[in-house]
Amino acid sequence: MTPAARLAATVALLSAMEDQPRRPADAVANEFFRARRYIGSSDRRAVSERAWAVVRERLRLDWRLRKLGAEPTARLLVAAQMVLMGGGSLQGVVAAFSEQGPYAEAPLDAEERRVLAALRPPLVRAEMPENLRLNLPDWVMPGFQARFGDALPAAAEAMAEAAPLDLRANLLKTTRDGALAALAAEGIPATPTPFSPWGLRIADRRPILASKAFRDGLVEIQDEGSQLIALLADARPGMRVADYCAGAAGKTLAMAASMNNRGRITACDVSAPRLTGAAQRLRRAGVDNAETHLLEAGDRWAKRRAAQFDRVLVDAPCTGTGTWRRNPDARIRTGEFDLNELVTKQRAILDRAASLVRPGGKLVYATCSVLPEEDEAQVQNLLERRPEFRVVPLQEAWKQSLAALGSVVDTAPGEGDFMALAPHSHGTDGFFCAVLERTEVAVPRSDTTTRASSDPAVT
Ligand SMILES: C[S@@+](CC[C@H](N)C(=O)[O-])C[C@H]1O[C@@H](n2cnc3c(N)ncnc32)[C@H](O)[C@@H]1O
Repeated sequence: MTPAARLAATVALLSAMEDQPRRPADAVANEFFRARRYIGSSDRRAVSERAWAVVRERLRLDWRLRKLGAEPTARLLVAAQMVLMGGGSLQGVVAAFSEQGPYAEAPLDAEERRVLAALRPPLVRAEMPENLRLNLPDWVMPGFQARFGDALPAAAEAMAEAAPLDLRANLLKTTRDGALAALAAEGIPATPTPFSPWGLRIADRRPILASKAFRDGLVEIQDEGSQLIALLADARPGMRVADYCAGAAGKTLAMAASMNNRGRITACDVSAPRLTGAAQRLRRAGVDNAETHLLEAGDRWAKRRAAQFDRVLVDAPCTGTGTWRRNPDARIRTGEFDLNELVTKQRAILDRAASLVRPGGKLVYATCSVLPEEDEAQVQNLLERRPEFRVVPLQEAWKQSLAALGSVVDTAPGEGDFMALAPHSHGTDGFFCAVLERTEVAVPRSDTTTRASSDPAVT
């Protein structure tokens, strides 16, 4: 590709992302490149790098451009990124846009040049609002302040860094040491993760999907924080387990391994495509104690299984504010409206899932959000509605889970009632996890059973 064509492709990719603000940017990028197979791998890398650099800094680039009275078009965003972050001079950027060719952007017009001429690095300015200095959308500020307090700047900085690649050794096929050795034999150095007894960390990006260890099902890609949630679910051999929001079965896989393939897991979700993907992953990993169930409006599945499960995991749909290292576009894709909608949905899902837990069983509630409204507040509200549940404090839940595994890792990732992970404090994505135990023998109340299609728990 000529430099002009690369620039044009970058603007086109960013426009595609901007035109589909509700879709994850990586899905848009994959589709973009699939439709342009003529773009070779090095051009693809260059185009992606610049587009993602804009996405990561979209909030602040936006502010800088609007301050100058400019609408942040894809062209201007790319050009501003080059001026403010790419080390490009104004003349160089103007020249890049002036190159001719069959696949070239139109030259910058007078207004665009005026705006770019007024931009001075660095990108971050003292007069920016605090949330932008921290590269955070304004609607998360109360929740982030409540969660992190004085550590907010460190937390925000760590959320902007690249995430490592975490793997989980599949104990149905190997041990953690066995997985380490298999990866090392392929020239992929990994180190054990500090908390998860199954975890391996790879510092730099490696083509893991193409490795033999991955293809043979010895390892799964899974952030250490996700592994810890599956660990706290404390699923043991012979148990009956529901993974109520199973998605692509990341945690089902981990629980199947801790159950040594004995007992039964039902992986539920409202998304048929996700459950199809889940079934494929379960086969590859050698899991044969799990089935999938598609939750549909009017479905009596949950009602028929009231109080039957030893473990119910709710890995709830959430704003994903803990995953911004991996999904930087989610900062701009998600808003306060989504938060309010999700809080309502989480509450309904929790009610439904709680009714499945047998007396003496555990309900494990998790999100990949760091916002207290989606986390502690949901648990407190559930406890008010369902007093038969009690919180199992983190240290206690941790010991119970590890004792069942016969594992020697004894440092729990935190104190207090709940597990609250974050990149700056634990090196994981941001996660929340609460373990609740159902204490009494009474049958669950009827208002938590399956309702008709207007029920937000199945929407
Ligand atoms: C955080 S993701 C789950 C990720 C998955 N547990 C994993 O580890 O790979 C949340 C999932 O909840 C599902 N979901 C959304 N609404 C739901 C509902 N009402 N009942 C059950 N699952 C729901 C979504 O389809 C999504 O797959």
